[in-house]
Formats: sequence, structure tokens, C-alpha cells
Amino acid sequence: MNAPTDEDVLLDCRDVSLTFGSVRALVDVSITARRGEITALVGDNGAGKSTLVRCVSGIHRPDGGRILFDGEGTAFHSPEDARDAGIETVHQNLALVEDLTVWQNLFLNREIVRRFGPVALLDRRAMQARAREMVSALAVNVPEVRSRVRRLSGGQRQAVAICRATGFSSKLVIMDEPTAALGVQETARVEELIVRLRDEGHAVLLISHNFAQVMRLSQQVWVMRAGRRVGGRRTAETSGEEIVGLITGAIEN
Ligand SMILES: Nc1ncnc2c1ncn2[C@@H]1O[C@H](COP(=O)(O)OP(=O)(O)OP(=O)(O)O)[C@@H](O)[C@H]1O
Repeated sequence: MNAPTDEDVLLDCRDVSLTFGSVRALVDVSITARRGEITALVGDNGAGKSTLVRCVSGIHRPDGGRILFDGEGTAFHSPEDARDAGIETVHQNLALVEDLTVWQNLFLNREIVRRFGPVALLDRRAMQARAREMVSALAVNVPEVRSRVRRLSGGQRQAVAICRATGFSSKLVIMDEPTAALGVQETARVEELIVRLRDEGHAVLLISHNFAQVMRLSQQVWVMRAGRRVGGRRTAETSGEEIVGLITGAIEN
């Protein structure tokens, strides 16, 4: 892999702060994420990882600092704004609808319609065909796009959620604990998918409590503690022990 350059920076959070009542969830947090890299965000429970990610994905508005995306300042008012800019999030709960099929989930809130004068009809055939393309492009192990999500395994569900996040010209894919609920084999499959996204040039921002996974997959690690960014390392230049030390505070940056 070539050494990264500044032009590779896709996400640039500068001194981002957010307070909930008396809780300073984020205090002047600065991190970057590059195209073609997996950037890990680690920290103990309550460190502020999810809150930071929610600021990037348009759920929260920071009350201080700036978030630059693709070189431009952002002021997202909703997750839709972030999505329009090319930021997709695979949330911990996946936000899939169990009773809908794979293709219906892939096209939820972005249905393809055909217009006949004033009448708009859902183009089921086009959506199913496109869903098959999306699934096969990611080589995802999903049985049939007409299967209902409730019949899928945890790994297959995760794959559908990742497929949805990457199939619509996204640039940054944020993943919050994507393998926390999965077994060993399913974790390996989902990790393959994450690596493939990176190799296709996406920037991936990965929240994970699994140090082995962080060391295996990421190129950059940012460490948070009590709402602050307390360290940043190139993964190749650090160790699991150092990251744990930064997380617990045993090592000061
Ligand atoms: N909507 C909210 N209202 C009030 N406090 C919040 C809200 N969201 C988060 N917090 C607080 O902000 C702090 C950071 O929480 P956050 O969920 O970002 O941590 P985290 O690093 O993602 O933790 P975990 O690994 O447990 O998911 C915590 O003290 C949390 O209680």
C-alpha cells in the first residue's frame, strides 16, 4: 500500500464538541478518515464513539467544531443529508425490517418508481434486478433477494445492511460493531466484505471493541476516552498493548 497523502483524507473532524445537559460527550475531538483505508475508532463504553459517529452521520449536530467531508464544510440537518453527501452508516441494530424481503430492505426509502403521467408505480422488477446486482457485486452470501430478512442468519443480515450502505454510491461507510453479534465464520465473512469495500476505495470508519480485529483490519486507529481523542496511531506502528494503554489511560499520549 502506498503512503497516504492529504488528498486521501475524506472525513476531517476538527475540534468537534457536543454536550448533553451536563454530560460533555465530545470535547474538541479531531480525527480523519482516508479513502482506501479502514479507520478504527476505539474506546471504553461511554467514551463518545457513537456520539461522534452520530455527528458525522447527521443524527446529532455538534455544538462546536467543524466536520469537513470531501474537502467541504458540512452542516447536516438529518441522516438523509449525510446520505446524499455519500455517508452511509451500518448501525448496531442494522435497522432492517424483518418482515420485508432483502430487496425491499435494500430499497427502503429509495424506491424506484415508474411514472405514467400523474401516476407513480413501484418498479418491483427493476428493484429486484438491481438488488441481485448489488448482492452479487459484493459476492454476498445471501440466499435470494426475495427472501424475508427474518429467515436470514446474523451474518447474512449484516451482509444485507452492508450491501445497502455501499450500493448507492457511498464514499464513507461507518460501521458500529459490525461483528459483535456474530460467530467466528460469519465474522470472517463480514471482515472480508469490509476489506473489499476498502480495496474498492471506500473510506471505512469502524467502531470495534475487538482489538484483534482492529489490528487485523485497520490502517489507522483513533482512541477516545471520556469524550476526548486521546491518541491516534498508524496501525502498523502500534500494538494491541499500546492501544489498550491509551484506552485505559495507563499510557498518556
Ligand atoms: N442522547 C443522549 N443524551 C444524553 N447523554 C448521551 C446521549 N448520547 C450519549 N450520551 C452520553 O454521552 C457519553 C458518550 O456516549 P457514547 O454512546 O457516544 O459512547 P460510546 O463510546 O459509543 O460507548 P459504547 O461503546 O458503550 O457504545 C456517555 O456518557 C453517554 O451516556
